[in-house]
Amino acid sequence: MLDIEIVRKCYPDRGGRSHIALADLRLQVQPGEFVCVVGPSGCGKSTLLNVVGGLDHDVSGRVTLDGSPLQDGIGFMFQEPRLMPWLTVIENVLLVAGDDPTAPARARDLLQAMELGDVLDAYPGRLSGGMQRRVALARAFVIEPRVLLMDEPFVSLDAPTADRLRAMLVSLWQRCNTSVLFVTHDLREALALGGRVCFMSGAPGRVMLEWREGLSGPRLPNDAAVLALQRELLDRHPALLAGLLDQSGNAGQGRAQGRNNIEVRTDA
Ligand SMILES: Nc1ncnc2c1ncn2[C@@H]1O[C@H](COP(=O)(O)OP(=O)(O)OP(=O)(O)O)[C@@H](O)[C@H]1O
Repeated sequence: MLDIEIVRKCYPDRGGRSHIALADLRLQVQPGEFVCVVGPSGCGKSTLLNVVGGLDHDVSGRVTLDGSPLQDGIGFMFQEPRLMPWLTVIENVLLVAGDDPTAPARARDLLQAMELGDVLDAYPGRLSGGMQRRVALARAFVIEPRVLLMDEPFVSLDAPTADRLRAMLVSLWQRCNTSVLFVTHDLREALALGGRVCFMSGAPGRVMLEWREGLSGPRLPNDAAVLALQRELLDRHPALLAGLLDQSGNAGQGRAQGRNNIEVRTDA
């Protein structure tokens, strides 16, 4: 089990005083569980992933996997695909695999599954945005991660491309039994993908609500069951709705972006 206990994570701010980004944050993720994290802009979601992934050690707290410090076996996918322009598609995927002799065959299989078999030797500059994200997805899975950290990986893609990538992610996740921590601003995406959705408070960020009554399996965000689930969540936690929408917002308006920037889409 992935066990995250962050007592405090501070950043120095410009005036020399420290800004408390995270405080008293506790979160556990079971093996193979898909957990989504939703929260206002600036509440510390990226900071949380950086701490969990070991990119930021300047923190009071601990992150363990099955009781030992989490050190390797961590896959990442960020908002930007972060591909090296001077490396080919397959070289980009293999970049994270070290000298594992089984990685090249796995990279090829993953890229075939991502429908990128024809562009293994192409450079990222030749690829569309959606193709670049598929390369990033293959790179995240090539090490067969025990923990996969995803920071709004499908943001700013058109809806069909994002849906296709979500379906590919779900299929890889089901094959690998990886524990996923997936940050998103989009409530419907969170409910569609996550077996559990954790809502973070404003700064300093902590988990203030866990919604465990997810669907029987992942769906696409436009699925009617997701819309019904969102309605149920907002009916049962009206205070959450008040936080999600701005003062003039209305859950019936189709698409609302609250003052804290969580996106609640209620259109079909
Ligand atoms: N390197 C840094 N130095 C100083 N402050 C930082 C640094 N990184 C983040 N912060 C601050 O910490 C807080 C949390 O930032 P973080 O990026 O983790 O939030 P977030 O929830 O991911 O935001 P968003 O949803 O807008 O991406 C913010 O107030 C941010 O300004």
